[in-house]
Amino acid sequence: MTAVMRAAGLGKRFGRRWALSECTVDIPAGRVVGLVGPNGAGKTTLLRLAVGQLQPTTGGIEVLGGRPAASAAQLSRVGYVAQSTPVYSRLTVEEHLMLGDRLNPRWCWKTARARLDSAGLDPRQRAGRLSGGQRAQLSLTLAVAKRPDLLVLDEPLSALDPLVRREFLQGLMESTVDAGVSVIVSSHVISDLERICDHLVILVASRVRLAGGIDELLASHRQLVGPRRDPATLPGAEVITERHTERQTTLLVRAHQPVDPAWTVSEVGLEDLVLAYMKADAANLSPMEMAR
Ligand SMILES: Nc1ncnc2c1ncn2[C@@H]1O[C@H](COP(=O)(O)OP(=O)(O)OP(=O)(O)O)[C@@H](O)[C@H]1O
Repeated sequence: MTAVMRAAGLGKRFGRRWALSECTVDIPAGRVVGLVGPNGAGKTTLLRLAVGQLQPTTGGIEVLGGRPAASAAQLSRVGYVAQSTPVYSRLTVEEHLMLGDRLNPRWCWKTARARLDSAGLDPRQRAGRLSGGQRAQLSLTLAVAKRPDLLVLDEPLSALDPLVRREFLQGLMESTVDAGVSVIVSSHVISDLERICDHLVILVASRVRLAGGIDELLASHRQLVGPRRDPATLPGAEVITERHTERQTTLLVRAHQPVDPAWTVSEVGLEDLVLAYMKADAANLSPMEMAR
């Protein structure tokens, strides 16, 4: 497997708090990867380590086969849109594009112009006067027009209106399919990720809780409903969440072998899967761990 990102024992500590711990994950190239997890789980920290804005406290991370931001060539291969979508407020939209052209050897004016047009951005407008959504559009345009091999997007969609969001996701899918760009995108909106991602990483409380191809993950998880019983006796399956009424037990499990047909078995959707892992960890962590 060619990995676009490879982290081994990666950790980042700010003061006494670990924002990311023991993160070991391989992300295959050519995929659109959704990064999900609760607020404060460490998603932004992982992405900032991947683009070289932060240095690891422990372990290591490789992106596109090299150390993040180790050279100009490496920088030019990674497009990054930070959560805050920073822009230079005194420069115009056009001046941002000119800067993009100067700084990026593979800059594509055609892509930049097409995105500006579809976003309805006036090239003469100062960036400081743009709305939050327009600023996000400008940041995304700059990241896409540099034609990176890897696009890293930290919650890029939250400021966009629903129509623009759909168009952006569509464009993102087309550019990944056409140009073979790998994408890592963090978001809280699972339905958006469901539309474009084929790979998922769930981070909870600074650790990778689950990672893999979405089809494969959905195929291995099931909801089981049956008469109330002790889930500890369930062979060949890892119980992720359990719910009991007086008479009935409902489990979400990761099954490693066919499940006992005595259970009523149903498939799970991506949202159920993500929520189950987030809920399971919230329930299992002690208050000390949660505060860590
Ligand atoms: N520069 C920093 N200094 C100190 N603590 C930080 C810093 N950056 C992040 N943290 C802490 O690290 C933890 C992880 O933060 P991070 O921003 O990576 O989470 P996140 O998963 O992206 O959250 P959200 O979904 O809310 O954006 C949090 O507890 C946060 O307070």
